[in-house]
Amino acid sequence: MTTTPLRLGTRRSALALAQARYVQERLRALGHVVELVEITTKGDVTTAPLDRIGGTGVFVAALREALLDDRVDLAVHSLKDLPTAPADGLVLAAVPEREDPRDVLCARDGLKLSDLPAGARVGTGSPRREAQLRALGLGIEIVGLRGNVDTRLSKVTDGTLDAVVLARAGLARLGRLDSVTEVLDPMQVLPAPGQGALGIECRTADTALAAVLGTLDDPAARAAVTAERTLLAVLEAGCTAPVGAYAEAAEGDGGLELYIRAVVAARDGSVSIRKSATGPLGGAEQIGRDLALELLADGAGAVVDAGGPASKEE
Ligand SMILES: NCc1[nH]cc(CCC(=O)O)c1CC(=O)O
Repeated sequence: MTTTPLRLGTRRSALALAQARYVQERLRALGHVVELVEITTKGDVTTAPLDRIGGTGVFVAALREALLDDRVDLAVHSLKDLPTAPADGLVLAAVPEREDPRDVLCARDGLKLSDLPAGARVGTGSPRREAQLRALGLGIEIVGLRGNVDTRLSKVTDGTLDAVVLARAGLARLGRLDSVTEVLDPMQVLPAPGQGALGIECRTADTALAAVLGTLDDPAARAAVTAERTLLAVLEAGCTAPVGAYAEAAEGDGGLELYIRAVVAARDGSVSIRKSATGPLGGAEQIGRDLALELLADGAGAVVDAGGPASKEE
């Protein structure tokens, strides 16, 4: 139980606020007083393509500054937007239970991916989604897209686009699952590493708070995202092409096991390399690292990405 209110830093988008309120409620249930502190980030005030303004890191940097300046005590991030490099002075204190990490199609007239006519306009700003959609060879047109979830969905309802691809988790948190026309099979489209999971950060020196936040940690979600993020970190050093990864905990012969699938794909869809692995839940880092090295051994490093080094942006 804490006496002074905990200051929870959040972006002010509807999705960020929903995620912050979820963590606020979880902490309140444990008897803590939590107030939300809204932080504006560069990514919230511009609609320029992310790779021109410094990548998804812009969403995170302002929250981290607020933590390090002691303006907030904890920050809630979408884990897929959190850079893989550890931040000095900060600790990832909790990864709470994860939402379904898969991508979804939100199309006009209830259409599924296989119903889309040739030339259909499908919106996404994510090179990972673009690469995997192109690799399917559907003859659809990929149209760049940014902005918050509502803005993206409105492009379908106003007829500008035939469909958009989004994270199911974001729609679930916003109560917008009714817009989903198909949950994309990870056999076709693997989500971003960390997608659907939240990361709660605090100052490393705040050991008492880190221990409180640690009670929100979900070991299966933590292991899954650790494997996915380790894989991404190794690939970031070895290749520039977009990366998808999805690890799931499942009961195996020797207890809980992690099953991870990953893809490295050229943005134009000309090449995609997929691999999977299983291993013990406790060996998440090694599983991720080994799978990344296997992908590199299979030529992932040579997959050319037209988008350049910032291409892993979601
Ligand atoms: N790229 C922005 C972003 N960051 C996290 C989510 C969704 C929620 C999540 O994955 O946890 C989204 C929107 C989207 O990709 O549809």
